[in-house]
Amino acid sequence: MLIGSIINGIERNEQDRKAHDVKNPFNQEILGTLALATADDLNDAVNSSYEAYEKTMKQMPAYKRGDILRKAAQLVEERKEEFAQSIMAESGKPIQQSRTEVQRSVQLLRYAAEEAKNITGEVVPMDAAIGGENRMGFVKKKSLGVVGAITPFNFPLNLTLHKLAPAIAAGNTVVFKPAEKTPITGYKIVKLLHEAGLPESALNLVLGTGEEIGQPLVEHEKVAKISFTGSVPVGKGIQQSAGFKKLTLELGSNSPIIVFDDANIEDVAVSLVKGGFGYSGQTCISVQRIYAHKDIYDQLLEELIATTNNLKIGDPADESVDIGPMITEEAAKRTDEWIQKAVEEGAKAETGGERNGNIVPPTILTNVNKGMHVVKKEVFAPIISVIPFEQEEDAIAQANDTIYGLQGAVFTKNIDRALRVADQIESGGVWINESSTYRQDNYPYGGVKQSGIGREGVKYAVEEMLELKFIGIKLER
Ligand SMILES: NC(=O)C1=CN([C@@H]2O[C@H](COP(=O)(O)OP(=O)(O)OC[C@H]3O[C@@H](n4cnc5c(N)ncnc54)[C@H](O)[C@@H]3O)[C@@H](O)[C@H]2O)C=CC1
Ligand SMILES: O=C(O)[C@H](O)CS(=O)(=O)O
Repeated sequence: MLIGSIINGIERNEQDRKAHDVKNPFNQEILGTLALATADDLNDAVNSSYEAYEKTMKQMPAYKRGDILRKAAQLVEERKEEFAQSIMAESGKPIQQSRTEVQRSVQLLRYAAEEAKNITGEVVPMDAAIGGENRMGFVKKKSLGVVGAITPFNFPLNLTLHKLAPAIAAGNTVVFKPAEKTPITGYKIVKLLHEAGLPESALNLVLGTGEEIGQPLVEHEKVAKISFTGSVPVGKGIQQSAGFKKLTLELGSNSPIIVFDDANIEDVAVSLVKGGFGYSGQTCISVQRIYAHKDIYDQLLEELIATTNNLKIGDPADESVDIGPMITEEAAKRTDEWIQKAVEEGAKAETGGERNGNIVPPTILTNVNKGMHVVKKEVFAPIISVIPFEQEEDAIAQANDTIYGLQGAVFTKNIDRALRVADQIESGGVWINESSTYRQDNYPYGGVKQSGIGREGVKYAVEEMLELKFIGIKLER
C-alpha cells in the first residue's frame, strides 16, 4: 500500500517521491510504503490550513464542530477492531493493549465534542478599579489559527487525537505530522475526520521525517501553535526554533514509585508490573524506578519477580500475549546494552534474559545506583529498577533527583502520608495507590522540569489552543 500526504483532501503519493517502508516490528512485514512529502508539500499544507482557517473554521459554529467530533467518535467505535489491528501491526503493541487505546480514543473524541460547546469567557468586574465605575469589560476565548501537530510512535491513535480533537473543538485548523515509524493509523484517522464532516483543507497530513518535515513545520511563519509529543532532545530543539508560536511540549520521563511498608504488596506488584512492562515500557509514564521501604523490600521484590515471570512473551497479534516487540531492533539493542552496562556496574538482573530480535524480556534490576543510565535516564523500555529506602524524606529526595517530572506514584494506606508525599513529588501528576502509568484522557496531563511545557487532557488542551481577548466598553454616564 503506497500512502501519501493528504493536502486539500488530495493524496500526494506519486511513485517518483522518496519512499519509506513501514514495517511490522514483530515480523518485519512491509505494511505500507510512504510517499514522503517534499518541502513544497509542507508549504502547500500550511497554506491550505491557513486559508481554511480564514475562510471556513473561523466561521464554523461550535455546535457544528461538536457534531463533527461526535460523528468521528461513532465512526472510530464502528471501526474499532480495524484501528486496533492497525495500531498493533505498525507499533507492535499487543492487541489487547491496542484495543484499550482505541477505546480511550473514542471517549477522547466524545470529550472534545462536549468541550467544543463549552468554550466560555467571562465578565470582568471593572468597578473593582477606581475609574472603572462606568465601564464594562469582558473576555472572549478566540481560536489561534493553524496548529502544527507532531506525534510520537507509541500511541498512534490516542496521542494523535490528543492534538487533533482539541484543535478542532477550539476552532483551529491543523497540519499533522505523525511519527514516521507509525504513520498508517494517523493516515486512517485523518481520512475518518474528513469523512465525519471536517472540511478537508482544515486538516492536512504531511508524511515525513522530523528533520525534513517536522522542523520546517515548526519554523513556518503561518503556524500559530506547535503541539509536540516526543523526546526531550527534540522538544528542546523545537522550543528554540518555534519563535513566538504557542507551544505545548509533552516529553519524556523516568517515573518514580514510592512503596511504603503498609502497602498491599500483591496489589502493588500487579499494578507495577503492568505499568512497567505494558507495551514493553514504551510509554513515557512507564514505571521505571520503584523505591520500596526496606521492611517490605524483599517481599515486594519476590512478588514483582513472580508476577513478571508469569507474563507471556510473543506475537502481539496473539490475544494472550503481554510482551511483544520494541519498535525497532535498534531500540531493543540499546535496551540490551543498558542492561548489560548496569550489570557490569554492579546491578543484578532478577528477571529477563536474551534479546530475541526486537523482543527484550521484561527485566527487573536490583543493586542499582543513581549514576546508572537505567536510573538516571529515560529507559523507554521493559526495565524496572527496585531500590530500598528507610526514611520518607530520603525516598522523596531520590524520586526528585531527576531532570524529569511527568507522573509519579505513592502506595500507602496512610492518607496523610499519601497526600504529604504526593505533594512533594516534583511532577505534573501523582497517583496514590495506582501505577504512574495509569492515565485517563480527561485530566490535566503534562510535565514539569524537562518533561514538558503545558498540559493535555482534552479540556486543558482546548484551553491551550485558544487566545484570551479582552474587550472593554466605556459607557455614557
Ligand atoms: N509526554 C508524553 O505524553 C509522551 C512522551 N513521549 C516521548 O517520546 C519519545 C518516544 O517517541 P519518539 O517518536 O521516538 O520521539 P521522537 O522525539 O524521536 O519523535 C517524535 C516526533 O518528532 C518528530 N521529530 C523528530 N525530530 C524533529 C525535529 N527536529 N523537529 C520536529 N519534529 C521532529 C518525529 O518525526 C516524530 O514525529 C520518548 O522520549 C517518550 O518519552 C512519548 C509519548 C508520550
Ligand atoms: O496516553 C497514555 O496512556 C500515555 O500518555 C501514553 S504516553 O504519553 O505515556 O506515551
